[in-house]
Amino acid sequence: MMADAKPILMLVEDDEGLAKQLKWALADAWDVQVANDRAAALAAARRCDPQVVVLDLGLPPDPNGATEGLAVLKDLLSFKPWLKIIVSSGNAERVHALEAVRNGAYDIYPKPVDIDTLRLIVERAMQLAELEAENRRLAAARETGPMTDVIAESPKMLDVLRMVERVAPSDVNVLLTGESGTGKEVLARALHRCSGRAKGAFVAINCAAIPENLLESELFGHEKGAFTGAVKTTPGKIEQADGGTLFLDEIGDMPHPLQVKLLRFLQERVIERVGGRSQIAVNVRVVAATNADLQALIRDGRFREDLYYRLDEVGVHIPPLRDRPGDATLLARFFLGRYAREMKRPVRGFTADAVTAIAGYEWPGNVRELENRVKRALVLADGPMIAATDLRLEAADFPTLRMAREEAEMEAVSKALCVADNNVSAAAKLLGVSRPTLYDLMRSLRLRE
Ligand SMILES: Nc1ncnc2c1ncn2[C@@H]1O[C@H](COP(=O)(O)OP(=O)(O)OP(=O)(O)O)[C@@H](O)[C@H]1O
Repeated sequence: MMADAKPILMLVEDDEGLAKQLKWALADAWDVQVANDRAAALAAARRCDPQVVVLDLGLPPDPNGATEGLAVLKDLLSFKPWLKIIVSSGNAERVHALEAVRNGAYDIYPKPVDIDTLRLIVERAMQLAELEAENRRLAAARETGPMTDVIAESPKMLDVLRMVERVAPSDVNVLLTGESGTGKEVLARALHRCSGRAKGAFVAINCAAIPENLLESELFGHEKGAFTGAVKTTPGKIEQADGGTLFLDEIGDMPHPLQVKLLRFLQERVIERVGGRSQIAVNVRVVAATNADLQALIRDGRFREDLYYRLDEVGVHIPPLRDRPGDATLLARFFLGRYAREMKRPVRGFTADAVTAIAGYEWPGNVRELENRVKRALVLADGPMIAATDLRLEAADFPTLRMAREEAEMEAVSKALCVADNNVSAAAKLLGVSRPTLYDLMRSLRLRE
């Protein structure tokens, strides 16, 4: 589809007058294609590839029943299972509409037609169709493409991947933020592979790991004799990344004088090696990452605001693993597969308690912690399955339902007692329980002896 082409809406409607009226009313938003019967509907679906179909269930030769409409539904879904089909039916045919939903229709809209309602339903279906199509493209690309080794299924992380794919082709500098171990470097590498610089080098440097006095020459290189020990001219990381991507990890730890030098490079795109006199033009795309609060560092005068804006042309925040439902178990299975193979361990999977523990644990060390725990568990496990204890994730490490309930009860009881000025009868009334029940509860919550 061309970027500015309208999404395609197909109407399957045998009442030509109604079809014309609908087409006229909806054509401002969508490219509306009309089919009057089953054969025309199938032909049009193959020809114009609609995202959404509005299907009248009462089609000839069964205009008063739904057999033909249901057959069209089945045919369409058999070759386009993700198609969003909205079935229209009068009140009398409600059972048919429900049958259609059971058979995969996306929604129902009641006849007689109300254009505004129909428009809303179609709009929502279009949005969903577009989102699903993007996810499919992403998933397909990820199976073989540059995102293959980025494992994720949570909506938040899929948003992040979409964002990375979107910004990759341009040359803007990207700032990746997120807690330690969330996958910032993994994403920086994926961004590089998705970009036009994929054939160039990806050069990473951890600004926190290199002593301050060496960092300048690591980044900018040095000329022979520039300082004691500089026995030969050595290009720095920036030069090594020429034509590719420079990944500056832990950018918040970059010393102030180097921030000035880096900013100058970002503005002028030339470097001078330490001890050198000539200016060398370098073409790199910079991706920086930090788990620090750069805004706070700026307020404290420890990070330059102008440098921040240069690096943060596009900011991408990577959520912590605890906020990515589904990702922890998916990643755990991925690591298990990878390391069981590598370490030649005959371990097949996780026990049910391990899966529950993985999903419920907070993962303060994020993906790195998960990876390490799985690796260690593979060494420790003596059967074919990894249990919660092998992962060192015993019950105490994650909230059980009982703990969650106790916490909620504690909050409600404390609040009620506070509002009731510690009068137990009044608090019990507020909570909708009897006085003795509240006393028991307070005893079990250790709020009284
Ligand atoms: N989505 C992911 N899919 C597969 N592996 C991942 C993913 N995210 C992280 N990892 C793995 O977890 C580990 C930590 O990831 P990474 O080094 O990218 O985190 P980081 O955010 O850069 O950490 P730090 O801030 O400490 O530098 C790496 O071994 C990486 O391969």
